[in-house]
Amino acid sequence: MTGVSSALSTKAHFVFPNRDNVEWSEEQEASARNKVQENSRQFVPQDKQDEYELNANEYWNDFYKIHENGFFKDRHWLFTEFPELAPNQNLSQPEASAYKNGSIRKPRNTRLGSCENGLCSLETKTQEHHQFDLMKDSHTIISRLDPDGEAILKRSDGDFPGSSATCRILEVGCGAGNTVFPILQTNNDPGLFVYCCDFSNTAVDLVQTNAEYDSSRCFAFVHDLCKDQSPYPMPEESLDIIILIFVLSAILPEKMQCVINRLSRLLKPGGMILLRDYGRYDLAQLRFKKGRCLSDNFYVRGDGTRVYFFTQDELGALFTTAGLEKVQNLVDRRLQVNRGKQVTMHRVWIQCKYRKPFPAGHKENGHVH
Ligand SMILES: C[S@@+](CC[C@H](N)C(=O)[O-])C[C@H]1O[C@@H](n2cnc3c(N)ncnc32)[C@H](O)[C@@H]1O
Repeated sequence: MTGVSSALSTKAHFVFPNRDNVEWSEEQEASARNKVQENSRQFVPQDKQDEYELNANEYWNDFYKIHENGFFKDRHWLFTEFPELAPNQNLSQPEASAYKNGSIRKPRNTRLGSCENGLCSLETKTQEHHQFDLMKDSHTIISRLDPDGEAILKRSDGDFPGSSATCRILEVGCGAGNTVFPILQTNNDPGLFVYCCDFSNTAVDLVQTNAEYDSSRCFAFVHDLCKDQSPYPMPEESLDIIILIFVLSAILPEKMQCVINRLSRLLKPGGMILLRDYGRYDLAQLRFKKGRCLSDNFYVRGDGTRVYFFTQDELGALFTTAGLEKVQNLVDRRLQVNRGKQVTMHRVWIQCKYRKPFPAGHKENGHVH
């Protein structure tokens, strides 16, 4: 697991300099390019590559059987980088916990969907009415497993898990829930409903059996992003936010465009995809040894899981081809210092926010799009 661990674990003894991008010198860039040329000299044989693709979910199942939810825990950056995930964090900490444990009730007739950035639709409902709708949602859904272990979701239009919510967030490739649970804890919008999926049924089990899993606010399901026919439990144009955190990089590059096209259809006009993923020449890419490369900038780790290293332009092209507009596309180059071992590590991550445009002629707050 060295690939994954070196890529994502950020233990306490790493000291993070401030967030400002670390400039790379030309020499450093050239040295990184040389390392990549060197480790990409020899590709993994095609029959072995086919096997990694065919059994991709099994490799991730094995990963979660070993690590359970011990990996990918550090989410200190989640709400600073993506304030859209909890735009209504306006309660003080003691108030927020009191609200969470039920000792404070929100006033009746609350104006729901308080997302300030306009992502969430506004609707007025009583708290009780809303709770009733959410309870109804969690009971009307019928799900069982098909032979591949994917949930078969029965729904009719207007009746799907979270159908009465005013703000819907989907995390794809959710793993053990290390993004979903912080969102549920931090975002106190009573109109919020969070979906999350992964093609590893071991990961989805970890989410569903977590003590914090609350089926009136959350729906976790098994789903392979690369299977075109695999259903989503919500209709098109129903989501406010879709989150992809270190997941697109795990997918065969040829399949990425279809995945993004399909996800973009699930977004409401004005809804956004938020992505954070590995950037070209990240330390994890430079550390691969010869013989692990599958195709340009795509590698297989020792445990059979795969990883791609993106440029900003590649991600921009994927999103704009799917009809989305850029809100943010930045490269985050960081220097991590392990003082104990006196090692410096250059990390490269890319962060994107792409929005689905409103149809031409659509009026919002008096402005015509
Ligand atoms: C590096 S992990 C990141 C997990 C999680 N997003 C996080 O940051 O904690 C990549 C995740 O993507 C999932 N994944 C990879 N390919 C997938 C696919 N085709 N469909 C659904 N999930 C996939 C894996 O099972 C794994 O949980």
